[in-house]
Amino acid sequence: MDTVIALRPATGWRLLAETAHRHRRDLVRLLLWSLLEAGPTLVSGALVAAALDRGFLAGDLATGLLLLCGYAATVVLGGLGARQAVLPLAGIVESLRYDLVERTVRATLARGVVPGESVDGRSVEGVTKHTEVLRMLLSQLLTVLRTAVFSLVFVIAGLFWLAPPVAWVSVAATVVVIVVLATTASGWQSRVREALLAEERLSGTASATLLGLRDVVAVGAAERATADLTADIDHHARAVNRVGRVVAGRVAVLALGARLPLVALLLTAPAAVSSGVLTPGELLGAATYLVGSLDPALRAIVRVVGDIGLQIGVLLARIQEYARPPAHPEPAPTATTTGGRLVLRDVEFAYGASAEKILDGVDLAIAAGERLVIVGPSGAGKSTMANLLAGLDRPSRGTVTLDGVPVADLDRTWPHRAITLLPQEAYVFSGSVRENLAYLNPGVTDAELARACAAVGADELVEARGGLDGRIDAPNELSEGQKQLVTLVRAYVSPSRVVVLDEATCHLHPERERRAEDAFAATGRTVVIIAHRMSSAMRADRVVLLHAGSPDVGTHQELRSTSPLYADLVGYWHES
Ligand SMILES: Nc1ncnc2c1ncn2[C@@H]1O[C@H](COP(=O)(O)OP(=O)(O)OP(=O)(O)O)[C@@H](O)[C@H]1O
Repeated sequence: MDTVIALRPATGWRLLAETAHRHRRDLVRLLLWSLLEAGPTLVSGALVAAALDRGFLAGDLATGLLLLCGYAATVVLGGLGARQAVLPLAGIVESLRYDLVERTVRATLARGVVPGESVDGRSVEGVTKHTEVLRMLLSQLLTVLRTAVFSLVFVIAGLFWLAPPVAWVSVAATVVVIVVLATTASGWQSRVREALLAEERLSGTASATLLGLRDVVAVGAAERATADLTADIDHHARAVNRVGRVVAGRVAVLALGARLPLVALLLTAPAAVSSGVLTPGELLGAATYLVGSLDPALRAIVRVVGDIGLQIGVLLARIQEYARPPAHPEPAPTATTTGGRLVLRDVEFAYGASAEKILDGVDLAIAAGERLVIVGPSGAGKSTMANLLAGLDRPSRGTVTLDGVPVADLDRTWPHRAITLLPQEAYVFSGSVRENLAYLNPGVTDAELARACAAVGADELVEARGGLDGRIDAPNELSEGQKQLVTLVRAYVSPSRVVVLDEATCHLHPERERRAEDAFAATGRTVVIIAHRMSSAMRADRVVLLHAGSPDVGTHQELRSTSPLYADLVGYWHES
């Protein structure tokens, strides 16, 4: 994945716009309460000016105090507005978080079933991390921006009413600040993007190093691992420094722009007051607007739009990439068959056009009802073959068919699913025992489930969990072997005529493994087993020994006498 190209903030904002559209009412409520919240800004300078000119300087203390009390009352109302704005704000932000995580999980799952799409756990892990940061930033954006924008508009309106020349200077300074910061935004944005990518790279290297620490120590690769980490730390530090330099420049422009109107007001104050252009009250009122509202509002807008807004854009684009649907979504396959004869004809497979071939010209016919075991050295292509047999990957040349139908065209939905692949990593979800066991055949009866559990050897486990109605609320409390038993029952009661077990019993005791394999074979289905132990091969009708891209096929005894590699594998297994 080319992450740099994938980071397009403009497209990321579309996600936000869609959520905002669905929460139009919350947005309107938020705006109305924000209006009340920013109300004190509109009247602050005018009431201070009136209190001074018509009250304290005119010798009317009561009027002066009354006007100041009026101002205090608007501040209380503003507080009420701020309080009421929290609920619609939380609704929008929480809903966005839910949307983003849901989209990513769905898209990751959708990509996972399309041959040729690459999916890794980083999608969901990444989106969870980014979404949390995004939620925080978005709350800040909406909290600060709405009051800051209203404050800015109200301050300028108040200044035009009280002291038009000061208002014009303020408008000019605001425009200059906004233009300068907007024109430097794209540079700032790419620096933030680089820093984010550098952080991801560093965290990837750090976790890979920590996870493989035993191996690093064992093979004496500490120097190499340290060098890799140091390079990524330096890269990250440089990226963060570049962000810091741009931030410093932007802060300087902001400080100058926000203070310019006040400096102009103070410099011209003696002349303006003595010539009668401004009364003392108007001078103090204008200063109140500038110091109390214009400066903070401009700072807030720049911080929120310039910094938080751009960070949000980058994060949204990043999340959008994770939530990317498959590039070429496949129409759901619909072909069906009830037989079990699998045929590989001249099958070639490589992970990528220029990658080494994993399988090269493989011909193999697996009879319906046969128990076939695939063995071979690590990396020989056993799991690749399992994926091809189950239609999860497609051969780059040749065909894989079930009863003459290409396996990738077979309907994968219940009750038509013809092939079930069980990988080594068993997936058990939170729910009842029954829901877990019946996942591939929701119509299965309790009696059929009980028979399946007894056949596969999962009856003790089900009993220990409180029977079929028992709960599995924390799947990770189950041992790996228990999880495998759950998925074995699931496959056993599925309607599939072909079951591919890709080391799906590796965590079971050898005796339990035998029981499970025998149970599947006794159903008359075609059973393909990627063997974890050579004992599986000894029970098979035929064995496929995969090595160097091509298979040797025969019974256990035949391969033992004809293939030195197979004899070696059996020998090692007996010794271990
Ligand atoms: N998604 C992938 N992208 C690129 N290469 C891959 C991918 N999956 C597997 N490979 C490579 O293809 C080769 C065959 O892998 P495969 O998992 O099929 O072997 P295996 O015989 O099942 O190995 P093991 O017994 O160790 O599980 C290996 O060299 C592996 O690194």
